[in-house]
Order: sequence, then C-alpha cells, then structure tokens
Amino acid sequence: MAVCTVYTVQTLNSTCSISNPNKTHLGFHQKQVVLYRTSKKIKKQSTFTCSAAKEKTVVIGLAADSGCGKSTFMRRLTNVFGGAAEPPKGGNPDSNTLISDMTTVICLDDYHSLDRTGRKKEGVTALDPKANNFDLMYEQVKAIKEGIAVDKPIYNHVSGLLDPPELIKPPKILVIEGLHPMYDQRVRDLLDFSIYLDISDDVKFAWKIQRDMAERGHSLESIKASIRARKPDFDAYIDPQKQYADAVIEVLPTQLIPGDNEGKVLRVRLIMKEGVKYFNPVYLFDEGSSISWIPCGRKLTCSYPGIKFSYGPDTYFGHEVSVLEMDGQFDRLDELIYVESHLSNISTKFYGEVTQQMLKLSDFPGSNNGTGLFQTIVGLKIRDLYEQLIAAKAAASLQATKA
Ligand SMILES: Nc1ncnc2c1ncn2[C@@H]1O[C@H](COP(=O)(O)OP(=O)(O)OP(=O)(O)O)[C@@H](O)[C@H]1O
Ligand SMILES: O=C(CO)[C@H](O)[C@H](O)COP(=O)(O)O
Repeated sequence: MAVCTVYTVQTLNSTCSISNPNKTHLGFHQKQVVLYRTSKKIKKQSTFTCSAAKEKTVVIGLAADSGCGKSTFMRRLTNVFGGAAEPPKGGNPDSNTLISDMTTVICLDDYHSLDRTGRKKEGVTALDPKANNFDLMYEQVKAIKEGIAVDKPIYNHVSGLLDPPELIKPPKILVIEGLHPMYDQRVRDLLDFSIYLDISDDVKFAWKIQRDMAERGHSLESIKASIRARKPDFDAYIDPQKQYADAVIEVLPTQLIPGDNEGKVLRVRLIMKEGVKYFNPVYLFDEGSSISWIPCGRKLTCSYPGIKFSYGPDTYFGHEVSVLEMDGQFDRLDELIYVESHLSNISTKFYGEVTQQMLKLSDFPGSNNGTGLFQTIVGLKIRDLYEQLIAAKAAASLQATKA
C-alpha cells in the first residue's frame, strides 16, 4: 500500500518536481506538496529544491488481454512520434517500461499487488482486481499527469516477483497499457484518450499459439488450459472496459471465406466514439453515410479472397459511433496509398503518411491487414489529439496571464 503524505505549502502554487535526500519524489501542485512512495513513512524534514513549472502530461490508456497485440500497437504508436522506444537506461533489465523522446509507456502489470506465488496461494488470476493495487495506480498516474516523478513498482515477468521500483519522470505523453487502464473510475477519469483492443477468441487463440508455442516453448495443451482458466475473469473484469473506450479495434475472423477458422485473414473494425473532444472520427468517402467498397480493381492488386471496406454510423454500448471496417489483406503495401486517398480525417501531416508509416514498419505483425492500418491511424489521431490539447492549454495559460 502506498504512503501518500500531503504537506500544505502556503507560498507556492506552481507545478514542479522535487527530490529529497530519501530518494523519494515530491511535487508542488495547487499549494500542496505531495509525497508518493511505495513503502515506509517519509521523514518530513526533507530539504528540496524546486524547478520551473512544467507542461502537464497527456495520458493515454490502452486496454487488452495478454497476447492481444498491445506491444505491437505501442511500437507503432511510439514510431509515429519518432525516436526509438527503449527501457530506462541503466535500470532493471526486466523493466516493462519503454521510453522515447515524447512518450513513456508503462505496463500496468507493474501494479500487481500479488506476485506469482501470492496469486497461486490466494487462488486468483492477474486479471482479478484483488491482485492489483488500484490506489497506487491512481496516485501515481495522477502524480505523473501533474508533472511529478514517481517511484513505480516493477512486476518482473521473468521471476514472477515484485522488483524494487524504478523512477518514472513525467513525459509529454504517458501511455498506460495493460489489463485494467479503464477498470477503476479514478484512473479512467485521468485518461485523455482510451483505446481497447478487442480480439475475438478464435483470433486470440491463433496469436497466442503462434507466440507461446514458437517463441516461449509452451505446449498446445498448456496454452489451451491457460486461456480457459483466464476466461471467466477476462469476461468479468477486462472485456467490460471496452464500453468506456474512445476507440475500439475489433479483430474478427474474415467473412470473405465462408467457415474460415484459420485466423489468417481478418475482419477488423475501428469503432470510434462520436463527441470526444479533439477526436474527429475517420470516414470513408462521405461522413455519416453508410458505404460498402471493394477497392480491388485497376489501382489495388487483390488475390483471393479480396478486400472489402465498410463505413457507417452505429451505436456501441449506447454511444453514437462511426465504424470503419476492413476485411481481407493487402497484396502490395505500396498500393495502400489508393485506400488512404479515399479516407478523410486521418490526421496526417502530408499526403501518404499512413502508407509511409505502414511501409516503414512492414515487418510488424498485421502490416498487411486492418490491424496495422487502424493502429497506424489511431497513432496519428493520438498525435493530433496531443497537439490540440497542448495548443488549448497554451492558449488557456496565455489567457490567464493576460487576466
Ligand atoms: N496484428 C497482428 N496480426 C497477427 N499477429 C499479431 C498481431 N498483433 C500481435 N500479433 C501476435 O500476437 C502475439 C502477441 O502480441 P504482443 O506481444 O504485441 O501482445 P501483448 O498484448 O503485448 O502481449 P503480452 O501482454 O502478453 O505481452 C505476438 O506473437 C504477435 O506476433
Ligand atoms: O495477464 C498478464 C498481463 O500481461 C500476465 O499473465 C500477468 O501479468 C502475470 O504475468 P506472469 O504470467 O508473467 O506471472
């Protein structure tokens, strides 16, 4: 359990980071100094120095079950912002954090309150809220959003233990990815934008088998057993979060091949909530219309079973949404430019940017289908949202200075 001590400071009202000799991280915000720490009480007689007020961090949430492509999506997203994403330099080699110039991605597995042995003893899975510390998750994400560095715990996936914490400094964009970014309302309310990767059971199974058998040496039976064991908690605690997401990427088996269960050709739907500030849903041809488009012709090479796009308005958990769908896969990625040129509101900075991004990362899984395409587009939408948020904050603070 985190110890959070609040000091009231009458004279300071800016936001800044402070560190004290106890190696804890403190910050001033709204006339308060707040201490975040994962263990023990902090001595109140610390001396600290204060740096200038900083830009606040934009927080993005990405939810999905394990093995559903979060890491792949994160690599696409950080690439949109440029610069390589790497684990903290000189830190724990088993850290789950990825840092680039603009973004820091933290994995919410780090807020497991029970380690592997503890979960076994209590008979709970990592998906169960009882195995996670939402109070600490909330306190630390809030602190980072306010410009305060924190000592975040590390869940070590190699040993199954909770390792000593690592320092997370406030980045421009913080992405919290994992099982529960939208489970706790307090954490959910801190998100500036949220995404849910909704991978159907058949596809999840195919991806998990491919990774856990080929890369991790698990047997088919043990993979099946692990999927079965997680399913009730997945349905109870993870899946319901999709109702809160601003964008959902739904991955289903193709409808172009009757009875297909190979999971190689995919039908992917990008479900975009209407009315989200700084987020204008992407559309095909004509905003708000219902469209069905088979682009296979002179400009796009399609082998069996072809490609089909659909677009139109819908409702999702009672919210108005726009849905863009792609079923099938590209034969030649460079021809994606033809599709891109028919999409609007994709938040590119130049003609062909989606195609360029896809070509750059063509060796990533899903680059020839709607998973890669929609992840890339969501990445560009997040960049746009970030730029709009920062511009709005700058305008507001200029206004405040004038007043
Ligand atoms: N769009 C995709 N198309 C095909 N395979 C994919 C796609 N995205 C991910 N995969 C495969 O699924 C597996 C899991 O992907 P990834 O590691 O990105 O998921 P994750 O959600 O981060 O997993 P975990 O939480 O377990 O670390 C990998 O083998 C990857 O190759
Ligand atoms: O659902 C998961 C999130 O990625 C993991 O299963 C959970 O974090 C437990 O990890 P491990 O199996 O390495 O102990």
